[in-house]
Amino acid sequence: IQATGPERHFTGADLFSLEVAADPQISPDGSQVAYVRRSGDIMTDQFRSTIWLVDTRSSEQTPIAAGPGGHFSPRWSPDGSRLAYISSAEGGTTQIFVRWMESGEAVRLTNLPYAPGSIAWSPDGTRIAYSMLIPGESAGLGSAPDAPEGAEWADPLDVTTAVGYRADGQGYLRPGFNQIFVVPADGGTARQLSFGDYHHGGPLSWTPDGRAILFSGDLTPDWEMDPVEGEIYSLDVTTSAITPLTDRNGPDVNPVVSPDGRHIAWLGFDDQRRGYENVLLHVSDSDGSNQRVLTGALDRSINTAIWSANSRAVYVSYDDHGQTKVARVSLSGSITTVAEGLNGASLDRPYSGGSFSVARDGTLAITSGPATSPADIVLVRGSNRRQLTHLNDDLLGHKVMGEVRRMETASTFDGRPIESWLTLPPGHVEGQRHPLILEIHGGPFAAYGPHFSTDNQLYAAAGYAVLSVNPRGSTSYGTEFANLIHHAYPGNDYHDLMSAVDGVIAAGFADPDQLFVTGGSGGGVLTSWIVGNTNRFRAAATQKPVINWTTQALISDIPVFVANYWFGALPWEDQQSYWSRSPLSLVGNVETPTLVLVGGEDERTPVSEAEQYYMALRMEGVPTTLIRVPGASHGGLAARPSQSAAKASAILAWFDRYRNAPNDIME
Ligand SMILES: CSCC[C@H](NC=O)C(=O)N[C@@H](CC(C)C)C(=O)N[C@@H](Cc1ccccc1)C(=O)O
Repeated sequence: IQATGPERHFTGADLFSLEVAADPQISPDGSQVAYVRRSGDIMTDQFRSTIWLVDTRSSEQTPIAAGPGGHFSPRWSPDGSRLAYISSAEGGTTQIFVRWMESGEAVRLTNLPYAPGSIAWSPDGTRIAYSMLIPGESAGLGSAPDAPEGAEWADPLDVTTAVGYRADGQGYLRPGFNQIFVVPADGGTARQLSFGDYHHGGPLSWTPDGRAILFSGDLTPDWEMDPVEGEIYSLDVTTSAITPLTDRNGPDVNPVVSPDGRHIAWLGFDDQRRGYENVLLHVSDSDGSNQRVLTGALDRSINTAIWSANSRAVYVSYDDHGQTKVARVSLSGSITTVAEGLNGASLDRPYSGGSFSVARDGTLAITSGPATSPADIVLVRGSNRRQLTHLNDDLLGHKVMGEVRRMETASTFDGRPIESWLTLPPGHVEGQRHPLILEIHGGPFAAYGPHFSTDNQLYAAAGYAVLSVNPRGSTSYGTEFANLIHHAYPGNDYHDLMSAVDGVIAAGFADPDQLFVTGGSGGGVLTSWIVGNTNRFRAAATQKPVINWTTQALISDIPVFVANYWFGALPWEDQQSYWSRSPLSLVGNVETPTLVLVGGEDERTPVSEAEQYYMALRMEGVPTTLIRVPGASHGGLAARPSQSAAKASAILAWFDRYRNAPNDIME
């Protein structure tokens, strides 16, 4: 059948045309914003990263690095005359490039064997510091016989003694340690500053005299078994001597030296081995003395800290009720919100997030946008906001998107208010009821909010209302609310989710006989938990779930963390808790047709979790299907536009199969 007009609804093919702004870096004088522009590419089936400049007066855009390869991490030199960035423009390993803004000339500064990260200009603009992994020796044990000349033998044995030998998105890790380097900003030889068998982590921050670089790491022998611990260190650029500036039990990370050099700001918390802690903004004098917390009264977690030019305040971003905001925190601890409505660069699900930077005069560049469009660059000057980019108007301006409405319900468990956002099918008419998809976030310590989501828009375009809930455990509501699931997840969050569904039914938006449920990762745990507890949903799709906490604690890339922080015991010390909180323990109850889906290279919730559940459902005779997304990691389940669209399509096809089935088939 020939189309008779343009497609007004959002489609899977539209994923290739989406663009999203990230990492906005406003120039020191506030005249321009360099930012990362991620655009779908239909020929490579990827989101390509390019760097663009947008003029803050005219909104005129200029490409900085947009040719072949990937380009990211733009960073202004202190005087704003040059822009450093990381790029694979010349093929092979990514390198550090610098562009002289006046001439427009860009040069490759480095010739590195491995990818650099955490680039940081020295305050006088003469040097750039960066971090890079230096491979170490593999542990050896025995040896293969000598190969005859010309023989092609298999790879040697892979022997490991590391705790962190795998990581999501990277697979099995090459042994080695992150070290800190410095390279002249106008070309020359890079010099290694840190050494030894420890990771020296970014971000990096120079002292104003250019003599030291602050970094974070855990330089103690037990670092492998303590995944949360970290201290701030000062690294002498001349002698490589390292001086610790913090020493408490808990993470101290992201150090930033104030422009006048008198203070250090950083993020961290006292480790109480709880599932969730607010990350707090700390400051101290430059030698680490006089340490104090500035955001203790906020009861929110701080994501990013940037000093004001006059060194009197720190700008921070934090999540509040599912929304990301920027606040100015003075050294006396007064907190003023200066920007709201930030949006992150994740496209598939409506997670909170977003980034910002600050010019000398306090003007902010933020990533922001409505729930119906990916993030653009917005300039915030006092109470004035101006949108500088309109990356998706060409596409979404011609589409009818699903409207997103805020909802709130009291939990049937204890009456606590539970916030959620409902995406309605495009063209919704007041009073009309729709089939409802409950889509559950992961983390579990994370938050949904009024943010763009390709999954939700695709489900809405297919005629479903979609509910994004923040049950107990969600971040952005304070420590007490998040830790209601401490050593109790999954658990009473189930009641919050069901209360939110019932709230949407009571409000007249959802058809109570047409309920569906899905969610990813921690949301996959809760999806499987729900179908183990109720038959109210017609069909379910559990994505990248944890099914069995014992195997998760031993096989995933966060084993020590799961055992120490989410259980407080090893699996064989408290098998009862591990089993009773595992969705596998309820599989015998499941009658809901349940699709199981996982990334083929997921190291966070390994493929074997999904496979265990699929086989258990088959053994129980429950309708199911297993989908592996080839090559996809946990964080990258939706990284390839074709796979993201196909994933949503598979879930819709599964739900549609049961949406119109007569009730007797369902029973
Ligand atoms: C110290 S690691 C804590 C776990 C981590 N938390 C991040 O939010 C995580 O990966 N959680 C998983 C579930 C867990 C393995 C049981 C999770 O639910 N991931 C979510 C959230 C997320 C979003 C983006 C990047 C990483 C995590 C998800 O994949 O949707």
